[in-house]
Amino acid sequence: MGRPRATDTNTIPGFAALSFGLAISCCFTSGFSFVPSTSGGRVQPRTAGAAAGRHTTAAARRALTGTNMVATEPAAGLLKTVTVDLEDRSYPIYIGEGILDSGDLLRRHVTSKKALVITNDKVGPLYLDKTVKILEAGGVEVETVVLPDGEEFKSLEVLTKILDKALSARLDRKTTFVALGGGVIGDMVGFAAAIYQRGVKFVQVPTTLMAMVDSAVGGKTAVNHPLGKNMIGAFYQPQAVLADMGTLKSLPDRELASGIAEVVKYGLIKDSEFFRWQEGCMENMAARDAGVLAEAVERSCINKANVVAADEKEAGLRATLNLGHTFGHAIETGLGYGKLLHGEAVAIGMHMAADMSCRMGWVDQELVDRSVALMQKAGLPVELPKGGGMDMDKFLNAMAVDKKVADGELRLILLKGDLGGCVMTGEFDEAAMRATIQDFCDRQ
Ligand SMILES: NC(=O)c1ccc[n+]([C@@H]2O[C@H](COP(=O)([O-])OP(=O)(O)OC[C@H]3O[C@@H](n4cnc5c(N)ncnc54)[C@H](O)[C@@H]3O)[C@@H](O)[C@H]2O)c1
Ligand SMILES: O=C(O)C(=O)C[C@@H](O)[C@H](O)[C@H](O)COP(=O)(O)O
Ligand SMILES: [Zn+2]
Repeated sequence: MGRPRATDTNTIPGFAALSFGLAISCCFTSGFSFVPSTSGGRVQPRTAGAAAGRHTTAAARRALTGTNMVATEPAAGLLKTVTVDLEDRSYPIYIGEGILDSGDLLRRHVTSKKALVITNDKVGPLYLDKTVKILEAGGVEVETVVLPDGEEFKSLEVLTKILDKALSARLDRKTTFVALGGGVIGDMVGFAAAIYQRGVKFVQVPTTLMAMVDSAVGGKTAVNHPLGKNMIGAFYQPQAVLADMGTLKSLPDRELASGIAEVVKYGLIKDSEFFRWQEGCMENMAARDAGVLAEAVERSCINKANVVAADEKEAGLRATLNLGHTFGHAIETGLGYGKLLHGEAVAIGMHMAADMSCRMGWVDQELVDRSVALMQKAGLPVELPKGGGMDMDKFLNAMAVDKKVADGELRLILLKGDLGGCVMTGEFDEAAMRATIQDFCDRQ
């Protein structure tokens, strides 16, 4: 585990050749690293057209609009659009209050005669009727599936219910699947869309902060396996992401905080200015200040869209979005799915990654302390839960099947240098990793 390998350094494509001028550079001496970006490629589009104009290639615009024209018609309440630029698979992320209610955007991206809307038994009573009516008003014939709510139901077995419904309703390959819910629904529906009749279109309607800032964007779709998180899945991009900020009003505080963990992540891995901004307004974010939340969603989406556009299938750079996840996924698997929320496990995992980086002298203790303070302000845990029973073996067994393991070698995302700098590397001090795990286990 963690032994140095020469191939580590030369298997990463040249991310410096990014077409949209990201302030990212690569270092090929130890895995690879980011030089922190001061802006994170941030723009402040006010309409769909403005966003597409700033971010989108002609090919991407054709994919979005069917023409070379920029989509300029703003729907009611539309505030921001961020584009994920993937040539003919490009798509918009709409961020705004009430954009689901207005109906225009959903109908714009469900162009099929039939749609299958999939949600769960918590989100369904809140937003399913509205979603179905919007589609029906546009002449779409709608079928629905309501899955049980919870991370423990993010499984192949439960996903089969989506396929069963699609087949029994004789839905053909032109059908659009609509994922209405948080990351669990989004990941499952995306995977179902990827495999149903070898692929149907799908639209993400994220209703949690976690899904708006992270899971609905970028096309990672999956279900869990008892031996590991997200182990069965596919890269499969949606047609569009509709983040209606109004849906967050019904989201419990603990779930909001869970989403904030991934917001903090973007600051730590690549956007120091975003991190500092969060330090100044985290109380307001946690208190649901609408402006602060909308800006957090927009800046997170821009950060993620830029990474995904540069490395859609995680050849290298995209792995940095996994900061804290090797430890975090081990915690989720080790404790049992659903005991901790994903963002809570990631927060503890990011603390562990920062702690380990500091032990190796790669970052100062001050950066560890600032990260912990920021996550605590958001209401996130930064230590393993008392009595959870995590131990060294549980960590090492789960980490051994992490998706970043290459030819048997564990690679970790660790912080390095100034705020906003990180590396993916197998060249770490295994003793430091074990010391971090042991200390965290001892304190639980
Ligand atoms: N694909 C990716 O890139 C990616 C990124 C991050 C996380 N994930 C995955 O996403 C999942 C976590 O997502 P999540 O945090 O959204 O969890 P979740 O989907 O379980 O939603 C959290 C809880 O909030 C409820 N809920 C959803 N929207 C609500 C609303 N508007 N009002 C009230 N309740 C609402 C849900 O029913 C659930 O009980 C994990 O499985 C994680 O692995 C994937
Ligand atoms: O989009 C990505 O890439 C990420 O790593 C985002 C993570 O926040 C997310 O939890 C993702 O599902 C983890 O991916 P995995 O490949 O480690 O399962
Ligand atoms: Zn995550």
